[in-house]
This record gives sequence, structure tokens and C-alpha cells, in this order.
Amino acid sequence: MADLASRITKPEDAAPAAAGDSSAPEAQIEGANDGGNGGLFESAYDVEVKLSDLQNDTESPLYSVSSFDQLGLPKPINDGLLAMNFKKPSKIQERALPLMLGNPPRNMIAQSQSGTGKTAAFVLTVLSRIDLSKPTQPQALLLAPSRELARQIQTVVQTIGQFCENLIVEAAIPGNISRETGVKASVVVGTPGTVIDLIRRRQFDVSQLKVLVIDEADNMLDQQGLGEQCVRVKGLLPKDIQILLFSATFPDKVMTYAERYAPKANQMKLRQQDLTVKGISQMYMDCPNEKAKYDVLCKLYGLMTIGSSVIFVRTRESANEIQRRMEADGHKVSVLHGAYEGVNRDALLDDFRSGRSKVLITTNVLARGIDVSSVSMVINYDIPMKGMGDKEPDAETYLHRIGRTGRFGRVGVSISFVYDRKSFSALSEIANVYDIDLIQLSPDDWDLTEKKVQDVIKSSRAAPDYAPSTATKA
Ligand SMILES: Nc1ncnc2c1ncn2[C@@H]1O[C@H](COP(=O)(O)OP(=O)(O)OP(=O)(O)O)[C@@H](O)[C@H]1O
Repeated sequence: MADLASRITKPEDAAPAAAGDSSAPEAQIEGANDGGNGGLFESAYDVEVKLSDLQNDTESPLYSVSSFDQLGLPKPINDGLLAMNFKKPSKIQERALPLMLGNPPRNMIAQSQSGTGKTAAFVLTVLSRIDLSKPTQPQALLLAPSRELARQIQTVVQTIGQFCENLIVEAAIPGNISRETGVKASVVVGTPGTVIDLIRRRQFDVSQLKVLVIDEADNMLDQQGLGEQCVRVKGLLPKDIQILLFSATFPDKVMTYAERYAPKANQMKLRQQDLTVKGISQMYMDCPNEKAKYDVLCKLYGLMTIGSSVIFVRTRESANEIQRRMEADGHKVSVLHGAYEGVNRDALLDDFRSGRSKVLITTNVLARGIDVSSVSMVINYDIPMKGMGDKEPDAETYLHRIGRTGRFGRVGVSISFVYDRKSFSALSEIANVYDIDLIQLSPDDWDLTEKKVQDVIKSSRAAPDYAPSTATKA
């Protein structure tokens, strides 16, 4: 393992850690303030990728030996995959599906890198297990940590299931299920708080549920966060339900808990050094001080032609502030965080997916799961830290944040801003966790910085031989 100090250069003379922003860091999980459920739109200007090479490379997480036909899925489901232009399964799809589809059903704990098709893996299982002759009887429940991710998963179920006659998929997110009718769908995708409310109010009949999927399971089961709600949900469901837990990260302490939540589960786990996605070039920007971070950000956007990008910050206040300043400087940007009402959040994300807005400033609320294939750059304006005290670097959130680019074989860049000892050592620790070398960028040499970043971004559009088509309208 390489020495940490050799991975990133220490800014010896940097000022000590600035007195932290008085405002609280934005929580990873957001379910409140929501309402409405507009349609999702996938970007019209997808970047392209040489996928066939990756799917033949035994080292790639996209590698597989079989085709979807060989997995024995029902015809309407296979037709849905064809319509989405999914030619071959990825590793997680190929290996996890036979285990999840077996009878009697067995629980599953499955880990695979960001952007490798975990959603389709569990969606295919759900679609294979439901009885379409009972279209309004809930049979599968899928839980996600944010309304955005729940809506996205809903779209994937609808898109893969577009030839499954009578398929009804509803989103159990705040404001979406009518009090009069309650849940009237065979597949329900929701956030845990809303799901509990619906069950308690007897608006959601869970008696016939066969499958429970928990996406981003390490985050969802973490006792500091949504863990308690997920335990409550499970307590209300049939005892013999098949439980499928998915994530790109499963820290040891959550793993023990996950094994209790999904007893006797088949498991697919990754080694720590295999967690990072090779297509993402991980860089860091050595800023002279905290104030300079903003100028560096503007310079980056002024200099480079970047497709879509996401800027992650620690608090809602700093997201608003950066938006205000960037707009005053003539950049067109959007901001999305938990203070926005649900319907506004939906519209903001739809704008970003469609490419109407190309820069998204957000907090950890969108760190996980969100799939917008045109994102070619992720900026960690603030290094992710754990908990309120900001004492420990949050290596899992780092991995999920940078995973918003480099989706399914695409390439992308992540740039993490450091400016003092604290941010530097936090990033060093993260680099050590994943055994990665980060590429240094300097605000003193913009020609070189531009070249390093643009080389990656340009190659994301080079020599395509295959462009996966993704979900269109829900
Ligand atoms: N077999 C396939 N062939 C082509 N494209 C695929 C295939 N499976 C999934 N994809 C596409 O890959 C992208 C990433 O998939 P998905 O969002 O499921 O990743 P994930 O593993 O859940 O990532 P994360 O950990 O970030 O949640 C999506 O746009 C999806 O449509």
C-alpha cells in the first residue's frame, strides 16, 4: 500500500482549519417537505462509451459470460431489457440474479461498485416475482433513502416493465398517495417514513408482500439514521418475505447488522481495494485557503467545457451562497437540497436530467444512487465528514458522491478541494481507505489543470461503439 503522504501533497503552510460553518451539515437522508410526483426525464445528450470492451474484460465489474436470455426471465421482461438496449448483464446482474430468483426464495446482501446496474438486478427480481393478475395488490416494496432515488427506481421498474401488462408502480413518497384510495399498485417504491405512515393508516395492505428491497442498505440500516424506521417497516411485513439489500458500500459495522436484518442471506461482497470505479479519474485541487475555493471553482467553470457536473457542499447555506455568487458571475446553475419542497425538488432534478441545467449544487441528499449518465465531473467542494462534529472523514459518502459520474463504463473526473491540514488529512485518509492515488491539480498552473481535466472529459466522448439508451419518460 502506498504511503499516504506520497498520495497527495501536504499544504504545509496552509492556515489551520477555519472555524466551521455554524450551520449544520445537510443530512444524507431526506424524506420530508415532499409532494407530487412528476415524470422523470433522462438526459437527451448522453455521453457514449465503448461498452463491449468492458463487458469482455474479466477484471471489469461489467464483465459477464452470459446474455439476459440465458437468465430465464419471462419474455415481457426480456423485451423491456431489449427496449432499453441492455445487451449483456453486468457482473452483479449475472451473478446475483440466479441466486435471487431461486426457489424457495433466499435473502441477498449484494455489493457492487457505483453505476454497475444494481437497480436493474433487483428490479428484474421484483418483476419476476409479482403476479400481474393482481395489479392493485401490493406484492413488492422497495425502499430508498431519498424521494429522488425512490422516483428514479420507480421509473426503472416502469421502463423495464413496460411490456408487463397491468403493471402498476406507485411511489410512496410524501404527498403522492391519495388518502381516499391508498396504495393501489403491485410494486411500491418509497421512503421509510412515508411507508410506515401509510401502513399505520391502513392505506397500504402489506399482507401479500413477497419481496422487500432496501437500496443503499448500509445507509438505510445504519442505526444513526434510518435504521430504526427500516426495523419498524420489517416488523410490519409478512415474516417469510424475501429481503434484498443492495449498496456499493457495506462497512463492517453495518454488515453485522445487515446479516441480522436479512438472515441466511446469500452474499456478494467486494474487497475494499475493488470499490473504486476505474473510469473515474480522482483528482484534488490544492487551494491556498478556504476563501480561495470559490475563485478556483469559478475559474474551473470559466475555463472548461464540461458536460453536466455536480458540486457537493456540506450545508444548505453554502449551497445557496455558491449558487448566488456563481449566478452573479454569469454562470447558470441549479441548487437542490432538503429545504426545498418536494415538487420543486422534482422539477429541479428533471431540469438537470434533461440538460436544461448543467451544473447542480447539492448536499449529501443526492450523494447516493442518482443516475444521470451525462455527468462528467463531480466536485467535492467540501470533503465529506461524518456526523455533526465533522471529526471523521466519511469515506463511504466520498465513494457515493464521486460515483455520480463514470456510470456503467463511462469515464468522468472527480475533483476534491482541500485547503488546510484538516481537509488535507481527511482526503488522505479517504485515499488510504480505498488504496488510491489522487492526481494533484494546482490553481497556479491553469494550463496544466485544464489539460488534465479536459483529457478525461474529452475521452468520454471518443470512439463510441455502443451507447446504452436509458430511461425516457416515466
Ligand atoms: N446490462 C446493462 N447494459 C447497459 N446499461 C445498463 C445495464 N444495467 C444497467 N445499465 C445502466 O447503467 C446505469 C447505472 O445503473 P444503476 O443506476 O443501477 O447503478 P447502481 O449500481 O445502482 O449505482 P449506485 O451505486 O450509484 O446506485 C443506468 O443508467 C442503467 O440504465
